[in-house]
Amino acid sequence: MRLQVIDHPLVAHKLTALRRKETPSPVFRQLVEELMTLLAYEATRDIDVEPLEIETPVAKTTGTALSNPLPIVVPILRAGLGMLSGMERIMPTAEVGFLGMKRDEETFEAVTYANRLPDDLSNRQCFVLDPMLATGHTLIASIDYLLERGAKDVTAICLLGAPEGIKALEDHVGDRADVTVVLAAVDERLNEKGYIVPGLGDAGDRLYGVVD
Ligand SMILES: O=P(O)(O)OC[C@H]1O[C@H](OP(=O)(O)OP(=O)(O)O)[C@H](O)[C@@H]1O
Ligand SMILES: O=c1cc[nH]c(=O)[nH]1
Ligand SMILES: [Mg+2]
Repeated sequence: MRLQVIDHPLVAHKLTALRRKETPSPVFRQLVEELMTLLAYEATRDIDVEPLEIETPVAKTTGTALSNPLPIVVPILRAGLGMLSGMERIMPTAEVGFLGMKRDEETFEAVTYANRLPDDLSNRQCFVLDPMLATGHTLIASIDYLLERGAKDVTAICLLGAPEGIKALEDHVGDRADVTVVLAAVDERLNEKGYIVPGLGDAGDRLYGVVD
């Protein structure tokens, strides 16, 4: 597994505003979108491209185009949905599939309640969007799901990670080169409720309000 923590002053600045408990939902959503745009730029460095012959108004030349099949972006509902617009902004032609996953707050196991993805992901590069990597159960389940369906590689883009979750993911994935995790920051630890410390609270609730 490859791990990339984005060291950029704008990322750190926006993340600090995101963490503040007084930041209201509309601002929180805007910051998630902005952060996602910055992370997506780095996370798509190894995207597959191919040469494309084109004509400018002046001459013929060889340009570059995204390869087919196009990448597929997979936001993990709910909180990952807040990251989708930032990704679409820089890669508008990518396809989008959805996984709905809810963490059981007693056992911390990930429960899948929705799936709108192609069964066959052969040769597809997949980008999983989920702001929080806490115990890692959600990301492990979603990455396994995509690789089992033939994904060529999976890049998970997260805002915050806990060392415990990153280790769990590393232990699970091992030295396979087809899984990359891109993060804006690695925090201190998980608390007894499985929340990232200092973290930003429940990302889904802060984006969309509290539901039971
Ligand atoms: O690493 P883990 O311990 O699995 O935790 C991370 C997951 O928890 C949160 O989802 P949540 O279950 O709160 O659902 P929500 O997005 O609908 O709020 C978060 O958005 C991740 O998907
Ligand atoms: O801190 C955390 C941990 C899991 N999910 C969240 O939304 N926040
Ligand atoms: Mg939540």
